[in-house]
Amino acid sequence: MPVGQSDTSGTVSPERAALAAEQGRVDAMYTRLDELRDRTAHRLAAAHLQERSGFAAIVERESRAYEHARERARLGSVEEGLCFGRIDIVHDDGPEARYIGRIGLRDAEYETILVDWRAPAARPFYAATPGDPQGVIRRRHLRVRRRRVVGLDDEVFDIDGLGADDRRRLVGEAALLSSLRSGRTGRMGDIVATIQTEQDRVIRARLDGVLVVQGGPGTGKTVAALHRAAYLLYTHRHVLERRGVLVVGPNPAFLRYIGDVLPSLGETDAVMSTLGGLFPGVSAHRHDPYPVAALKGDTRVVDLLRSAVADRQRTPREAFGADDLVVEVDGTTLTVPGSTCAHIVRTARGLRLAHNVARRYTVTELLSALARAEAEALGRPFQREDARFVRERLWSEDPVREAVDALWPVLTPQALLRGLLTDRDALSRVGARAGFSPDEAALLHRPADADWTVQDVPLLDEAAELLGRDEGGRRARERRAAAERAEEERYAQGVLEFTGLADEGVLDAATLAARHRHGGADLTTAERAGADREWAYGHVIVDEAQELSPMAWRTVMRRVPTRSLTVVGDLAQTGSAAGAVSWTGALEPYARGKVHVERLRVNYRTPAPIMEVAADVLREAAPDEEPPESVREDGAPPRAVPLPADLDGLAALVDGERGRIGEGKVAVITADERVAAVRAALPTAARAEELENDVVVLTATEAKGLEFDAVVVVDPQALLAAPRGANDLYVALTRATRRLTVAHTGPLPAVLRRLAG
Ligand SMILES: Nc1ncnc2c1ncn2[C@@H]1O[C@H](COP(=O)(O)OP(=O)(O)OP(=O)(O)O)[C@@H](O)[C@H]1O
Repeated sequence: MPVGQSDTSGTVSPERAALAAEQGRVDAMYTRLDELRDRTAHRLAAAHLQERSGFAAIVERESRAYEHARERARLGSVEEGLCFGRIDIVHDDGPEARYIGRIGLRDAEYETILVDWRAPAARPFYAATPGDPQGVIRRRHLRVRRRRVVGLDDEVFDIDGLGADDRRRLVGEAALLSSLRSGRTGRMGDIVATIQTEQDRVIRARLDGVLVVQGGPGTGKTVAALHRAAYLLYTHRHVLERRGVLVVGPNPAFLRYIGDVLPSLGETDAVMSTLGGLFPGVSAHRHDPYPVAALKGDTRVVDLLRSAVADRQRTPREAFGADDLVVEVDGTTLTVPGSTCAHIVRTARGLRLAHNVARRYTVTELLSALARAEAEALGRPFQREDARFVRERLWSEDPVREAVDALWPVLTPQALLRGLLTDRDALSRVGARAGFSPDEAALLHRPADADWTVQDVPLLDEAAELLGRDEGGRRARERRAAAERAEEERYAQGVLEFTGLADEGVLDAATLAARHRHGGADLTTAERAGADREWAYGHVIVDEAQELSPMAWRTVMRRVPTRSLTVVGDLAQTGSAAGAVSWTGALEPYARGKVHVERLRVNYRTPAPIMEVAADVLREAAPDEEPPESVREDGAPPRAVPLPADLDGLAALVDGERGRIGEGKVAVITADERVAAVRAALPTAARAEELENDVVVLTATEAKGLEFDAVVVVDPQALLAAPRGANDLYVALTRATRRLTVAHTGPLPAVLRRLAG
């Protein structure tokens, strides 16, 4: 019944009475929100207007403005769904109605009128169950649209605990199901109002250690991981704001798909990256073919890279094919015996320093040897006290530099890897030393103009570790800069304490000092972290983590020395060549005894009839994994449709699906080698980059993590033919929230026989 109407008996219905009562409470919350917004806007304007000079005054103005701008953004992000829940709890001194929302609010008398969903006081809203009600007698979901309370959902744990009035006003339509039925938009939304108990356990798990969330498709792993990020940033803000949280996702389309969730929860401090984006200065999207990816993902490439670095540390014989090092300087020929050079290279290697760091030693020793050679050639005694001056003079000579560079060059990770992968001889020489067969070494060869691949990124990162940086002048500069920074931070801390902002924990001294250093520019933790390969994050979340190779894990782990991670994935969906087959196998080496696996078992996405089809495929893809249980029974029965090889009729089929789902989105998913043909048959369909489009064509890899109202899987046979093809088909089938069609050009694969007839 619409709000505001009476039933035929003329009395107000219990539902309407309950709605009206809740509307009063919600109105009060919005009124308070508006007051706070006005106050913050005024304070921000006032802070900007302050004319100040001097470091302390500018820092104070900056910190105030920063605090207000942040608060304004936070208050601005909570308009829709400010309050979404209520729990009634019995205390000795009577019942309490506790309202749960996106942020906490207090009224002018400082009484709590809304509890932040992440606060401990909100926990029973998510954790109470009939078996363990945690003092809750009723949980109520409020559906609020544009500040109007339009629906209520009640779950009662103790009917006797409710007063007679409340008992009459009970209403109930599952909040969860109604949220699941809404059409997809191409962007993931938050689920604060309907977090389920098993997800809540994941979200509020401890910060330390490696939490693995294993769960089938649609069990809310991604969405729970993002809510966990928001929870951790709220609960451990002082640690995480400074170090940042990194979220690693499988591809840019996926990152865009999930990109609204954290901002909608008022959090903007997380860094989002694909694996291909983790190495600053490189942005890799392309994947290597399966066998190449398998090789590059194997930790044997660490030896290959070590050996590639050693290959660039040469004797004159290796570098020039000559016995000795011979250099012409000002008409004089300087000769350093090959044995001396070999000794220098051997000793430099023995230092066990990174290549570019050890170069300092090599250069000094070679220059000393050349200085001695020069004295000898000119028939002069070698004066030790002049050595430094002579070395500097020789170092300014081009032939000397060229010769020394040929023996022990400065190397960037890019130069090392490009040099190796584009040189067949180097690959076979270096490969043999690292235990690669000639075929394996040859497989790694690629043209000079090829772009970096996603699989190259862990290799670049590894190379960066092996090469290190020439610290010489930089170290002195850095020491000076660090001393200046410490001084600025001490000053900023003083200002924070003086202004009382230190206790509020809104801004730390390092951030404040850094902002001042950068002329007050808005350099956030996320921006600083994203640009620094050696940044140590406070927490890292890895989604679709089953795809990461052992080499990729090394790259991720370097970014989180504290090993505080949330690892989210499904071993049954592993499609990549060197992806995980066991979580403990992949992670225990990095966090012995600290890996904890939680399982999510309920599928919120795929209706049961579609999941039954997928479960047949799962038995083939990963016989040890249990299919998740679908909460949704609704949706049209899945079907199989034969198509001719030229895909004639596909466009009409997709059009039909589009018509049937109304507002939602359609995905057409196929194998890598069929994607061009499918795109040709559907010229107006979009690609993975444009998920907001009504119809998108994707490969199974691109579809990972995404969901659509209707899915058309084209050519299941081609999907199955790929290595780990059953896993890919499982991924494709489980993307649908309402409708599934399998369009097959050959015979329907046996594993899909349930769809026949
Ligand atoms: N508690 C919940 N309330 C409302 N919607 C939910 C809830 N949990 C999950 N969902 C919805 O279910 C869908 C699937 O969630 P999500 O993408 O996080 O699953 P996943 O486990 O990461 O799946 P996959 O393994 O296929 O990537 C999303 O639309 C998500 O919003």
